Amino acid sequence: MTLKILVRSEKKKKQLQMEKRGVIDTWIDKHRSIYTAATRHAFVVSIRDGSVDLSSFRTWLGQDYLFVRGFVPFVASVLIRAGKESGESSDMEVVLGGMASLNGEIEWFKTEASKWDVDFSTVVPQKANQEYLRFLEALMSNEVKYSVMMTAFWATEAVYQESFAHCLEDGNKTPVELTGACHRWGNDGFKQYCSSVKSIAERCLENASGEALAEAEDVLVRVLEYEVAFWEMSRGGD
Ligand SMILES: Cc1ncc(CN)c(N)n1
Repeated sequence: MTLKILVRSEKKKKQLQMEKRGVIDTWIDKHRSIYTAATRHAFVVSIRDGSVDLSSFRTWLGQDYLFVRGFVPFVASVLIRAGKESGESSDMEVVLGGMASLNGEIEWFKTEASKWDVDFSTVVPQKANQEYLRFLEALMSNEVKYSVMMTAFWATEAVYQESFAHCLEDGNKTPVELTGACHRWGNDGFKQYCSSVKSIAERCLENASGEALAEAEDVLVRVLEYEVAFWEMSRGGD
């Protein structure tokens, strides 16, 4: 192949990749500052640079355990909608995979609790946690469009994936006792799962009305705001 043809085919490849960018990436660009606030929060950065305050980690652990228990019904409702509305059996399989991993997640939290001496039976959900779960509960309504629900679901999972993957990237000083948490959400399998959820959301949004698009964008921003508030709890905010 001549150099000219090679350059042209590389250009074409790049063009195709750019064309594949969906509306979610456009929204992330538009709302970059809140996206960065959610995925590079000081708590996460402190895990990565090793300066994390372990009482903050304990607070996060207790609050996230309660969150995950509340998140299960939300994922279950996404699963029901995937079965009813998607018309694509793979949607259901992707969500079912996420649901199944939540089982392991709850067990992981329990093991961590005994490691960190956290008694979940005494942990009280803080305001940010309650508000986030109330928001997700509202999204379980049949009135909420499948595309909107799927966008929220993706954003919730993606924030954890991006945050914890950051703690494992080159140059990290993540304390070895916290790498389990980072691998849980920062591993390649979870990244792949998030990418599958994103593709589902993108496919739904391609055919969505203007109204649904506006709702999905709003829900995406709100999830990011709730995630920031959630991280803030670890620093003692309520
Ligand atoms: C607050 C929060 N957001 C997302 C995740 C990932 N399921 C989580 N465990 N907690």
